Amino acid sequence: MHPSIEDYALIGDHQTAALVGPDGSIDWLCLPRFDSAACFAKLLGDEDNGHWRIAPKGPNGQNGQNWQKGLNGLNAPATCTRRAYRPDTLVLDTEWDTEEGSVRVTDLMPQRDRAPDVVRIVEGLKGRVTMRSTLRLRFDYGSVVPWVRRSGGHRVAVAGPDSVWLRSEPPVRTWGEDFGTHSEFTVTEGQQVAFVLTWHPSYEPRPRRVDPYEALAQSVGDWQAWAARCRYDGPHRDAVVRSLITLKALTYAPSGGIVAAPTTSIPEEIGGVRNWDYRYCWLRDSTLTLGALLACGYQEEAEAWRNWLLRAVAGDPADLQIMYGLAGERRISEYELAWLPGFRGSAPVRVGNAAVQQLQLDVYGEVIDSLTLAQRAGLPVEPGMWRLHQALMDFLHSAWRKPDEGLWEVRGPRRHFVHSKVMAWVAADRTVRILEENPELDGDVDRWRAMRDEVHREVCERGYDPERNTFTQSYGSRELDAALLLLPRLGFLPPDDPRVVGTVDAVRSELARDGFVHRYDSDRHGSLPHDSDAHGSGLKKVDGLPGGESSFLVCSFWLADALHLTGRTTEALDLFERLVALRNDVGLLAEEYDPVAGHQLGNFPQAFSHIGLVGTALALFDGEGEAGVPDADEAG
Ligand SMILES: OC[C@H]1O[C@H](O[C@H]2O[C@H](CO)[C@@H](O)[C@H](O)[C@H]2O)[C@H](O)[C@@H](O)[C@@H]1O
Repeated sequence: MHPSIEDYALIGDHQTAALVGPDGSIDWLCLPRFDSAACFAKLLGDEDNGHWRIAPKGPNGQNGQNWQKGLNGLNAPATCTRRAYRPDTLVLDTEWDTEEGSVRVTDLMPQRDRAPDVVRIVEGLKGRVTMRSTLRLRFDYGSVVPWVRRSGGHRVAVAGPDSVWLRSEPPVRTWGEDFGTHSEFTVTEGQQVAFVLTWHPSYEPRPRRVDPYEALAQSVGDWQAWAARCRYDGPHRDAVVRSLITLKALTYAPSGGIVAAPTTSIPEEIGGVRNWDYRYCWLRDSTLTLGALLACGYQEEAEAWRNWLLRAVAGDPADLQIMYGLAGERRISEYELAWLPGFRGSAPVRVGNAAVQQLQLDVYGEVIDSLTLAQRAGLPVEPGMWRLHQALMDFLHSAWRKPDEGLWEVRGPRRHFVHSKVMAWVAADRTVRILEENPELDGDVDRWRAMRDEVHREVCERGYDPERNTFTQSYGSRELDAALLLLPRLGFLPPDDPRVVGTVDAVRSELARDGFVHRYDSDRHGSLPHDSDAHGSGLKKVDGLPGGESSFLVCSFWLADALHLTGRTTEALDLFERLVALRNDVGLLAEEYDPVAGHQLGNFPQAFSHIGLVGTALALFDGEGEAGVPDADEAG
């Protein structure tokens, strides 16, 4: 049976996260941080790359469940009977009905004191069920088998810098076999057995023990209190809250940075090479997250992220990176893990991301837009913020005419991407507005007005195809780009401008099928404009990569927004409903969706997709539109 990425549920502790399968197996976990090496990497390989399964032993399954042979040769039910998060939490309940009875496994990662813990509480619901726990720790992305020993009734696994303790309450007998740690026990109705797995540096003393039952109560209480703060009260509130919880879970609490997703190398195409590491903080994804959090009343998180940003980008704006490590680290070199076959054989598995070195001019507009948004939302002004704003603008003033890699981070040749230029316009436009609203600020408003007008003029002349009445992906090209759907929302032109309506229609007809939007045409060998950097490179494809990809979920949300803004609200509502229905059984979205195969693809869960869901819900039902967007009649 091949897993689909949407088979998984997420648990996390605001510093890292794990993916739990419907068979009760944790198949992905990086410790101690999102970007650390995984100790469970079955997701990108097999059981021998590390996992931890707790499930009924079987083979007495019912309800038509399949029973699978694991590495240990034992049969166990392939999937649970049902599973769900406890309402408004990240605490997962997975339940099985078997011929012996019913049982629940509750999974969570408690808010961290010092060390990360995974808590798994087994509870008998009916009858007497025999359970099996199989733990295979494989440090360094599934490659290192640790030494495991007993210590005072616990199991301790050590390899190099990593050490993991496993204990249970009440203690259950464990034994070692096949380079794994196993236990078997029975639970009757109301009986509980809790396992706690704790990581710590092998050279440090063993950390304080957590009480699994207290941790459960605390976790449920904390998440529910957090969710109750959401000020959105419209249709699909549950979906919006689930997306916000997911965004919160992707936030690295010690610094306030937000990862794009907790996984690496979940393919954009099964069997393909478009496999990237998303366990870093993209300025683009994060600035959009900030907007979603602010709009829903989460000022604290927005402020933490804004402060992360100020620290990360401090220094020369010419050195601004498009992404950083969790704490603002700058070096994210990309390499491949040859020993992992990849998700359903999709190799290579990559760690790090070479896009870190790209020039993506849109990020300046996104950062400046979000700083403006934060200021308007009343976030405290930090010293140096305006200086940073000015420095970013000075750099952009000298750089906006350059070709770049654009928001899709294409690995093909640089181009004059229209979206990047529009975001340069956003940067200038927001700067002019701030100076107009705050005359006490130091700045040459005429300079930024002139830049704003020049960019606008150039985009309308060189990025617009009058024959087809559409803006194009890059100057002089005939390709389209889903990012153009943002035009009405950014205020570049009024939403009822015929060029905007024409662009929305052209993107819908060329890049979307049934509302599922592709970022661009990854199959097409597009024409190269004369002033791209590509001449002589031999590359003709826009993204320079073999294979293709599926529809990109955030772009479908952008289509819904654009339809709404251009007066087609009924169609927007219909599309939004269909997108909400794509979420998996626990409300999560990956980066992409393949409407033909009917499954999700790409890293999971992805912040971008959940930001899209929140943004569109607010635009459609909250009456406030997208925060930070100027009124259409103000756009210049
Ligand atoms: O497909 C090409 C690129 O895909 C990744 O980038 C995408 O994810 C980023 C994080 O969510 C997002 O900011 C970007 O807009 C997306 O295109 C990958 O990180 C790149 O390395 C890759 O070239």
